[in-house]
Amino acid sequence: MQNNEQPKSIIVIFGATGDLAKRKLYPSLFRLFQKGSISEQFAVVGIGRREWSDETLRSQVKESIQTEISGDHTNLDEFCNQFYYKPFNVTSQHSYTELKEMLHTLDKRHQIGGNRVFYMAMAPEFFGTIAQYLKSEGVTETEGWTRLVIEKPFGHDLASAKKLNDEIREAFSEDEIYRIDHYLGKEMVQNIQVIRFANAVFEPLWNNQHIANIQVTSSERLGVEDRGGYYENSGALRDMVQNHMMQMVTLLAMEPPLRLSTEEIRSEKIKVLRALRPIADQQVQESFIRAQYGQGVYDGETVQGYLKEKNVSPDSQTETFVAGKLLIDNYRWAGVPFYIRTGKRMAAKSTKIVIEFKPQPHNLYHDKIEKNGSNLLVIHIQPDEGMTLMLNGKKIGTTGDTSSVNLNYSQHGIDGINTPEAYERLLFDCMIGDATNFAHWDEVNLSWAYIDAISEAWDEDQSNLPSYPSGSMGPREANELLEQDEFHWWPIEKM
Ligand SMILES: NC(=O)C1=CN([C@@H]2O[C@H](COP(=O)(O)OP(=O)(O)OC[C@H]3O[C@@H](n4cnc5c(N)ncnc54)[C@H](OP(=O)(O)O)[C@@H]3O)[C@@H](O)[C@H]2O)C=CC1
Ligand SMILES: O=C1O[C@H](COP(=O)(O)O)[C@@H](O)[C@H](O)[C@H]1O
Repeated sequence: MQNNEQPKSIIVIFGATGDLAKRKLYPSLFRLFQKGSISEQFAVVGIGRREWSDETLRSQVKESIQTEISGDHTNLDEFCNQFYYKPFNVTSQHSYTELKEMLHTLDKRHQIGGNRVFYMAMAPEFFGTIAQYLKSEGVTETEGWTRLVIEKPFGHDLASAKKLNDEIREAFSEDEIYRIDHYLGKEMVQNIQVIRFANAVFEPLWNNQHIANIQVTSSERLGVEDRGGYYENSGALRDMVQNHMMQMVTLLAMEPPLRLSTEEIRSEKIKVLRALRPIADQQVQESFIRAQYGQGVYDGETVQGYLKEKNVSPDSQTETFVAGKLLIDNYRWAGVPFYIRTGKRMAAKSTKIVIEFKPQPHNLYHDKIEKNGSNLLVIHIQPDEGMTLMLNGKKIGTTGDTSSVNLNYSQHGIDGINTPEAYERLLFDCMIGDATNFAHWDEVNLSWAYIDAISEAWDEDQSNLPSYPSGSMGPREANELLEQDEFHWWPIEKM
């Protein structure tokens, strides 16, 4: 399907009464509807155990849109009237027969042509069961296409991810499965490929001859909030590194694909993951740092440490911060460290990528250049979107000194409009059958294999986690990780 066609589909949301549906899915669907990106021939069927009616769901959807989207709410009632609710426990097999009938009726009423998206916005332990009943009870038998959207986390480790994958593959083929990584829906994450492959100035420099190191930081100000139960089992390594951070690294490191097709792009990303240097047990401590936030001060207010959070064990060893050094053993990247860093309760909410270029072999201005005068390309993923190229120029005046010159591009400044939300873009991609910005099983598999080596080494290590004050950029050990290579983290909160 071309991007200018309006896809039509029934979207079945398992977990329609939950937080994700309310905060992300309903507002995203409404934006697509308002822009005319999706056809008016659509229906949403919400599923949860709560005894809601169609009317209750509709009023909840309306409320969530009024809360999440400011401005124009034209056609909101018309949109909400295409929502239906079916209460049932997803483990109850017979309910799927009723669901099948319901979808059949709605399909006819809205003339949808049998297309169906099944969106799993629920805890992952249900994904396999739902997929199997959808198949065994014939809900997937339609004259149109069927697609399964799976939320994270996709497993807890490689073994559980494989088990889950086997279960869903019994009911859906790989090309019907859309594994969400919402970072792949972010405007500037998608821009990485364009920056690299559509600019003559960057690609020739994009290798170990010219790049000293790459730093990817995704920091949050928020703590664990009310997700302590989930987070205790996950930690920052599984929550952020296994998926979002690894995806950004693969996009930065991949070879140019033969063409911009889903298969070619995924194939190049997979090669990066295959080239990651495995970390032996004893090297984990040298290459990966974990830590937990302690008490700290934000804007004059004291916030509590992780151990005092709701649903967190008082002697928890769960990491809320990870910094790591990844090496990619291929011709392009041999010797170039990719440093990653992510954590909760840090100084700023910011996702940035810094590409630090090597100094010239002989710099005529070496004694005039400002301290830290390295050439940097900064890709601002969020909250600001854009890029900055940091160069050196002549300081105005007669001294002949140099000063740092920043060439800035801000997406918001140029377009004057908000870029689409990640979920909005990903829902649309799924409806047009474009799986490029979803994770293929091979990516998930390789990424877990890499992460498992780290988590296993950590499980065996009985020493106490370092702590970092809330509101800081992490523990001292994360700085030492770079200092041992004679680098330092660029201060992203000021860029
Ligand atoms: N919230 C977020 O920001 C994000 C969430 N995710 C992922 O999305 C998924 C959903 O998260 P979230 O919305 O926060 O979770 P919530 O706990 O808010 O919602 C869970 C949903 O599952 C339903 N549910 C639970 N058990 C059953 C059952 N046996 N039968 C039918 N329905 C059931 C609940 O409905 P009811 O109570 O009515 O039964 C509810 O709608 C998870 O996989 C999470 O990891 C991923 C990224 C961000
Ligand atoms: O997937 C997740 O991402 C969010 C951070 O997402 P962002 O788009 O706000 O950067 C993180 O808070 C959450 O713990 C994790 O599950």
